[in-house]
Amino acid sequence: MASKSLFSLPHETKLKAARSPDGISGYGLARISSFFSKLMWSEGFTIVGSPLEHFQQLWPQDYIKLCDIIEEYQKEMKKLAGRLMWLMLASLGITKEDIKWANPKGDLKDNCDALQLNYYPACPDPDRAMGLAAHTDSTLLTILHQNNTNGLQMMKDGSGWVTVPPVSGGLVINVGDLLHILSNGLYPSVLHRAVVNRNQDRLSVAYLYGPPSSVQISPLSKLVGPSQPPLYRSITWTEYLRTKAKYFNKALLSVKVCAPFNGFLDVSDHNSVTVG
Ligand SMILES: O=C(O)CCC(=O)C(=O)O
Ligand SMILES: [Fe+2]
Repeated sequence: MASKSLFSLPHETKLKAARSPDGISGYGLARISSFFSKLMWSEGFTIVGSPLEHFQQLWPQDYIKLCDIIEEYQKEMKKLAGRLMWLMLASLGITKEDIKWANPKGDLKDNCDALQLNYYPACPDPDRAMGLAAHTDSTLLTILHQNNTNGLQMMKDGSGWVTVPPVSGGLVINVGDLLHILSNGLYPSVLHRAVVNRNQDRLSVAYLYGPPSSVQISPLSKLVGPSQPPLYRSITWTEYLRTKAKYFNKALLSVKVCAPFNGFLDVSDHNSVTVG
């Protein structure tokens, strides 16, 4: 699909759609790469809203067709993510009336989302490189499509890193940090990473589903009580992304109520992150 044609373009062409230093959308390193001193073995392309402007740079002739594919994909993923989120919340006894920032049909009013295309070229020395370093997503949910190449791994309690093999026609659903907060930890966000492969290129497409950027996200009142105190303070998605940019994998801990005050934050090597 569009992703494969995009990453196979010559490097100079891809740079025409480079993410600007303070921008969110466009071609560049993985979003989380700024947290690490070593480069990761991957390329990324982030799409927030319409990809039109960037695609026009990449494919002056064909961009409309490719934009349509992306926009259709985003639309379908948004519907799917909404359905999945409500099903997951329903299993905890939460209804649409319990969430003020949803309308009665269950759509999230003005919710924010993004599409992250990832490309991991075959790597001659895969044991010495990482495609995407371990992280949790800052979303409510992430819907991930991977091509037919292994690479995604998740951290499983007691088992360590476990490969999540691609299933033809299947999608992987990751719980993100905001659903973790909303569910007061009942749906824990998943630590995951992408390793690289000696022989095959790998592609993945992550649909990042978030709430409206300025609503306060906090543990749902139905899920807290005298025996289950709220574990997290309320925070907007925008604030959480800023927190993530500062504390990265300790961001969730930093919004925990009664988090220990000393020693858990290491702010030495972080600068900025945008989505995901
Ligand atoms: O490539 C993968 O399988 C993981 C991608 C991912 O975790 C992300 O884009 O946040
Ligand atoms: Fe991720």
